[in-house]
Amino acid sequence: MSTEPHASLWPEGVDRIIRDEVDSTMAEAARLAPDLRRPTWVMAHRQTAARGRQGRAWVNPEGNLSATLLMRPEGGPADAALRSFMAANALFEALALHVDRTKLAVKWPNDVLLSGGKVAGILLESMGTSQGVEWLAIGVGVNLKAVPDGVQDAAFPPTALAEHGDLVGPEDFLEKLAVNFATEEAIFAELGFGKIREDWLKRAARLGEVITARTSRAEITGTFESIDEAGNLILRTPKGAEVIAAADVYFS
Ligand SMILES: O=C(O)CCCC[C@@H]1SC[C@@H]2NC(=O)N[C@@H]21
Repeated sequence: MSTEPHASLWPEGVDRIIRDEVDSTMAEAARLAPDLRRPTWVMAHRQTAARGRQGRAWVNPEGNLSATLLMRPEGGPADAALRSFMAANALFEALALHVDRTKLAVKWPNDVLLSGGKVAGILLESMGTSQGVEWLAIGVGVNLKAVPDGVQDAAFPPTALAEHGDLVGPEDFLEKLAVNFATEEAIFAELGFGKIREDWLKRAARLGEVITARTSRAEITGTFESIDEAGNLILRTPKGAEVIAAADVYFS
């Protein structure tokens, strides 16, 4: 855990915009997109209509981090989607500066767990065609200070960093996250998804154990074997390997 004051480490070539209040940093990033040429983190102290995955609402009390990175990635939608694993790796390492890292884990497809509770979620939205991505928005919500009220996910109840480690302000945390995400981008550019995947798997909750994936059509239980080069979940079942592109995951 770090308490030392540090010089600004903000990554070169990346911008940041901090608002007091917006509806959602995803919506704000989309509105700003036509005017943004460089990767830009859009952070807000308050969101009035924050969104989570699968159309769920997201509640972020003030003091938690609400931010979206707007970028123009090279490559197609499949490469863009891999950024959720890069964001998870970057979040894991930023959190590990403030809490015992053995309590942290990433959960497929894009959550970070702390002592088994959800401490951070990631939401990807993009604009473009099947050929190319015009822009990608990577939204992150991190329970730095407080747990949101009224969240109905009994499997992974929300938890906050401050309950287990340091109390960190959203601006400070964003800086560490931005640095870590820039490092993930450099790794991706130099070594490809293989290294990102390897790092993510080292941090994955329940790797090698039996888990359940609930898709829109079925519930599949099997041994969590890996993720593939496209980021799909691989479960080993008595019928063979199941390759799962989208699901909610539950632990037994
Ligand atoms: O469902 C999830 O786990 C993803 C949650 C993502 C929430 C963040 S908070 C910042 C950004 N703005 C939003 O409206 N949503 C994302």
